Amino acid sequence: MEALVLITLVLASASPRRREILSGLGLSFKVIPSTIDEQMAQSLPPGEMVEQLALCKAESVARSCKYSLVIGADTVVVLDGEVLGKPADRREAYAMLERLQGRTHQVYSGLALVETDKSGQICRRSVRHRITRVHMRPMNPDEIEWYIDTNEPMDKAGSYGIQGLGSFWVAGIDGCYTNVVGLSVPLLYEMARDMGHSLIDFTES
Ligand SMILES: Cc1cn([C@H]2C[C@H](O)[C@@H](COP(=O)(O)OP(=O)(O)OP(=O)(O)O)O2)c(=O)[nH]c1=O
Repeated sequence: MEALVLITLVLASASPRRREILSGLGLSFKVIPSTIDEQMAQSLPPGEMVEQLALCKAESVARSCKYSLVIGADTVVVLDGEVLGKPADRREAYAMLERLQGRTHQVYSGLALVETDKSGQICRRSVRHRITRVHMRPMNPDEIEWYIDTNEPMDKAGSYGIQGLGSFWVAGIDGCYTNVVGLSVPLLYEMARDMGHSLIDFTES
């Protein structure tokens, strides 16, 4: 009797937050970080930029995966039309937080799904993005310095983590919470469904 072969879910990301989101759902998946150069899409408008980067991450990993559904994602913070990525150093983190505090910004997260067949060829791809508005409470200079000292801001778009100590200063959001953390779960569910897959089939129970 032939064994039942199920498509493998692969997360093309080094982000611990994206991994935690998927494992928190009880999904069974592999993690293969991508090594693409994120500078290549810098001149695009934010929606196109996060989509292109998410797709490149997923496609670059998909090349080494047979019969898989590969997830790529990219997140940026946008304030006054300007894209804020991850800070290069403490000074940049301080400058970003000083600008974001007391104001509302948008978080754009692109999400790509790339499917490969049994011979490892890419057979289908889908890419979309979601925007969440985030309202920040005012932060004083001592609070900004203290927050940077925790190191939490250093590997995150916009220099804060809504899921961590950054939540001290997030007064509220309009839109999807997991989109701010880096991977919108309802968007992933919808995109998988539209490609003929159900996320429920990847749960471990
Ligand atoms: C705004 C915000 C961003 N982030 C994180 C999510 C992403 O990990 C990071 C944005 O950087 P990305 O370049 O999107 O992702 P990454 O470099 O961490 O991982 P990879 O490219 O391998 O997928 O910022 C939070 O964790 N919380 C937040 O509130």
